[in-house]
Amino acid sequence: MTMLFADDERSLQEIMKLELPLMGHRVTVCPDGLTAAAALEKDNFDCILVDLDMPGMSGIDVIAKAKQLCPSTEAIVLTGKGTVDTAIAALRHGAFDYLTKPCTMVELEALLKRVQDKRELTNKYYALVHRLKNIEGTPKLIGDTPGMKQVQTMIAKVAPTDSTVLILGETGTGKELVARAVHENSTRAGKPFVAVNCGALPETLIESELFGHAKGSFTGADDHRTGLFEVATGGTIFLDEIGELPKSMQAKLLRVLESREIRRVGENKTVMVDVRVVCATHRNLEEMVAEEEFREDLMYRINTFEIHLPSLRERIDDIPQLAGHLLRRFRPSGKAFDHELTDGAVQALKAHVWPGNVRELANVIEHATILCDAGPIDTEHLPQHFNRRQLSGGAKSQLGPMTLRELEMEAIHQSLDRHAGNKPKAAEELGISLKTLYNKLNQSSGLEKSA
Ligand SMILES: Nc1ncnc2c1ncn2[C@@H]1O[C@H](COP(=O)(O)OP(=O)(O)OP(=O)(O)O)[C@@H](O)[C@H]1O
Repeated sequence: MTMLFADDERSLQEIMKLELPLMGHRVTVCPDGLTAAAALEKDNFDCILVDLDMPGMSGIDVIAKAKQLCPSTEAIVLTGKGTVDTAIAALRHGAFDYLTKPCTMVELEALLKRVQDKRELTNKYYALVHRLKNIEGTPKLIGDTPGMKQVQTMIAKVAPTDSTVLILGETGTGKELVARAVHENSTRAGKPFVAVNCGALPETLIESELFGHAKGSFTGADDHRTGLFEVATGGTIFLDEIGELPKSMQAKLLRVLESREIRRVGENKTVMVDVRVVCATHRNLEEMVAEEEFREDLMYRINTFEIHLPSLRERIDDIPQLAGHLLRRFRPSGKAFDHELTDGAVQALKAHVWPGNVRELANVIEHATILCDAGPIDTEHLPQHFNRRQLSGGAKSQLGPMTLRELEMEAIHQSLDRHAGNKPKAAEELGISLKTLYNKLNQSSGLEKSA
């Protein structure tokens, strides 16, 4: 790290000049606070190590100056035995930690290693946020139709409160995006947003994923694990596909929502958590309650404020704007087209039923951006099955013979249309498992992408 050391003790100055480079750091040594402040004006430092009691300018003032000039600079305070209270005050001013003099080089090295680990984690975090932004685009909720305007109004009203929110809508309508918007517009915005897909976690692991576990609490629990509720402390946890939560976990979740306390698997004590809960499902929870698949008390606990997301076919007038937004996501550095889509392409997109909603539109636009070198996107750039489905009923005979695979995909898409994109229902109707349905859909999008 690039370090600044400030202390008026000459012997310490000499030691640090020698020892810090031996630990792999570059160091600027200053004899007092004012010299340190001048050095801070000139250069950026990863970490500063300052004595509290220096002539001219105190260590606390040096830390304040460093934080003001470069908030990511970490500070460590060196203090005599009698001034621990002042060291604690320095922690309140944003210092990372303090060392009591005399300290050993081993102690100092261990502390600097912790600072370095924190910096590396912070860098990794920013790199991931950057990568996620590139993949997902700026999380902006596009749509001007009345249905989407109402969604925006609901978000604006509920976000600043701490209420639990239930987001309802078909698959791919943007439920996670709405959950993020609720978080971003709340006072918790600077804190973590943790999304959990309750349907994707194996039943045996859900509890430890959500609440954490103690080392050795079950076979395979080789280490202590912090649960996602704790990871989200101060922020928001988004429980996606809440309808898929097994009944045993529904009871435990209800207890957490009511008491705001969690108990890690294998531990007896409880831990308070300050987390806002946002849930989402594409399923009808009332029907699930009637069929005893979902606890009624949990439903009433989470549905205090519901946001219903319209399907894409209920807001087809948003399609051109959404398509333009998605086009820029897939071509961030490409030249903007004058007309992003031809009238024919817009018509074809508007005529489609969109069982997979905006996610399906995103796939279609990604496909089109691969085929279309220069704008605008026309019908010929849309996926084959998509074009074929525009020709309904009797027109199919004009297509000529279809392969078995194409016939199969046609049956799948028709079933998805009939069930408004509900994949479990389509799989049941087609007599295949949900996993097989996903495999066939993935194979088909893979084939289209390579076509
Ligand atoms: N209104 C919107 N504006 C911009 N992009 C959107 C909008 N709605 C959805 N998307 C995009 O569509 C994709 C699917 O959205 P998201 O994952 O939020 O849907 P979902 O309803 O949570 O899906 P699932 O039920 O399958 O979990 C994402 O890439 C998202 O960015």
